[in-house]
Amino acid sequence: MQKYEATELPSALNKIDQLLEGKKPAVFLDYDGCLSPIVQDPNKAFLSEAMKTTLRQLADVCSVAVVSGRDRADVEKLVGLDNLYFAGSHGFDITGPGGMQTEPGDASRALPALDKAAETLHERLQDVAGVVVERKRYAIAVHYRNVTDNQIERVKVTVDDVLHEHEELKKGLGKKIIELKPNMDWHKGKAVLWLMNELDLNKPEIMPIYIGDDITDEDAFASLQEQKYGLGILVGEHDDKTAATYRLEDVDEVRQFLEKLTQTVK
Ligand SMILES: O=P(O)(O)OC[C@H]1O[C@H](O[C@H]2O[C@H](CO)[C@@H](O)[C@H](O)[C@H]2O)[C@H](O)[C@@H](O)[C@@H]1O
Repeated sequence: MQKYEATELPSALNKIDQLLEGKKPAVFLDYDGCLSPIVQDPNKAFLSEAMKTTLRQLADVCSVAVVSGRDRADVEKLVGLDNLYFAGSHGFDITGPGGMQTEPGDASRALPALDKAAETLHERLQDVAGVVVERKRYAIAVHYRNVTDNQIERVKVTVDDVLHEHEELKKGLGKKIIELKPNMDWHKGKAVLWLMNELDLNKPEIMPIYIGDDITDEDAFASLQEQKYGLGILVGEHDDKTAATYRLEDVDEVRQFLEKLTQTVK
């Protein structure tokens, strides 16, 4: 697995023809930090009208999926388009046009542990100002973006304690969040490969493109790198090296890239 410093990656913005190699794209997109800018309040991460229009037009010419850490129903509502596929809870919960609805990671066994852990976290963190415990169907995000510095360690220790009480769950990290997820061998990368197989996109004439900004998107970049074709594009940067091979600066560059991609495919 090749890993790179984000700042050393070339920009994908003006290289679309070269990157596509004459193939048709299949586009997989993260939500927060990719389609919508990172904001203080996770409930206010709205999609701009411009991005929505761009996504609608792209989905008219190729397969488009949003692969998010958010609850699937939540991200589906935020995007508000019915011609896209949605993989929520980091890929455990998938829907799509034509009534597709499936949970390929088999995470339902973790539901009792998730229910109990969410209840415990609410109890133990209720007096920490600014903390948000966000329950998704197959994950819990504990947000500490708005917690004062001297309370962050307490949040982290509490999450670790709760994790130790549930061997069915494992830890995940993101931008100012700690997540509790089903302790199973399933992630965004596996969801992307599952969708490609299901949508019959494993073909030489298809170029899968995954765009994301966070640590959890690394599983998808790595999956594309391992299967030796496809393109990983990192938006901005995170705290680690990346398995993506190109970069875009921010949400606005993502929109420009997707717009250009639509024009190229038309
Ligand atoms: O995989 P994603 O679609 O990128 O989802 C990752 C997490 O995104 C959300 O949290 C992040 O965005 C918030 C709004 O900008 C921000 O306040 C927070 O600090 C970020 O971590 C979402 O709330 C989580 O459930 C997702 O796991």
